[in-house]
Amino acid sequence: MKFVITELIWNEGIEILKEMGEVIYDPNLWKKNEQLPSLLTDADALIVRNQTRVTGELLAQAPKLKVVGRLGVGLDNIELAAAREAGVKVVFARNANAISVVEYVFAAMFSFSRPLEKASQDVKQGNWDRKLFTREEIYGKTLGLIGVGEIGARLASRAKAFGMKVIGYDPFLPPYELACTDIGVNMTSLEKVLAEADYVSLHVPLNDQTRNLINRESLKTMKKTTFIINTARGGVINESDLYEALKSNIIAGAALDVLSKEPPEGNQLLELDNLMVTPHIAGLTEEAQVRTSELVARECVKVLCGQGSLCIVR
Ligand SMILES: NC(=O)c1ccc[n+]([C@@H]2O[C@H](COP(=O)([O-])OP(=O)(O)OC[C@H]3O[C@@H](n4cnc5c(N)ncnc54)[C@H](O)[C@@H]3O)[C@@H](O)[C@H]2O)c1
Ligand SMILES: O=C(O)CC[C@@H](O)C(=O)O
Repeated sequence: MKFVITELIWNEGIEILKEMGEVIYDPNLWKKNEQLPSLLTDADALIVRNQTRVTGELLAQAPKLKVVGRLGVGLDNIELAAAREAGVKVVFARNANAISVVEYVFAAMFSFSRPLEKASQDVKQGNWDRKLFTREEIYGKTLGLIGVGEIGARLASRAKAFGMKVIGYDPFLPPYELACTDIGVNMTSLEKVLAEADYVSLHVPLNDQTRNLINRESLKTMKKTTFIINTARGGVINESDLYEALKSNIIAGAALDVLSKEPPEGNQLLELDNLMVTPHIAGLTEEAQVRTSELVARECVKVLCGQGSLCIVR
């Protein structure tokens, strides 16, 4: 078996693959458009993160390919219809980084509500301003979830433990899959989530329905005190509309782990004081990456061995 890996993977995953065959691994291969096709001519599996564009054109250059492994959850960089047409299965790291994303969302909420780093810097600069850093508890506040899947559900149960009220919008949730009321999420409309939440957190895939879901009109319906947190995909928020809303204090602040263009180029949002931004790290913890690398390696092998996998994209 030949495995081609174009982006960062942890050793635990590589070890599994090496036992099964040849492993070609270069974390920067996704940038090397001239090299990739020739490596794929006799590859059985292609393993990627979120930067390799897995297009129909690329798949056409990989006649032996049977499986694409996605070291993560978001599938917006993979042309699923083209993979289906080419008979190539796609497996992903179902739920492997969800807890890390949840903890990131708490870090973001606490950065707004208890800004330890800013306060610490202020003291180190010789100040002792206790009033300046008086904020609000998250206890009793409303967390609004847009998308209540693997991440949203885990975030909800932990937010309840902090005494938050949790409301959610997810029109595609199969009722047998997750009883949201059991985990304390009051499911409601998108309009209500936006109007009532003190913290809005996005957990939807990027697709034609969710692109620009948060835009000038929806931002206007939010409270002036609301913070929005985006760990989903940059395209879910219209960035120029968010820029205007933050600049004119239509909402209080935003934390973005994802941007429409990564790394950013000339993105005005980065100039704003009420914006926190991180380089797509919500799912990047040691634990999540070991789980992800092992899971995707194992599931690719299962597909190549003709066994079933619960991580195949349907
Ligand atoms: N920043 C990171 O490091 C990071 C890590 C993991 C996942 N993600 C992103 O988070 C997304 C969600 O991950 P997940 O594991 O919770 O996925 P998931 O598939 O378990 O959950 C997504 C939920 O969104 C719902 N949904 C789909 N379209 C919707 C719409 N138009 N409106 C409202 N809800 C809608 C689905 O019904 C589903 O319940 C991923 O697609 C990925 O893009 C980012
Ligand atoms: O591939 C990555 O590193 C990003 C991970 C994350 O956005 C995901 O969709 O799982």
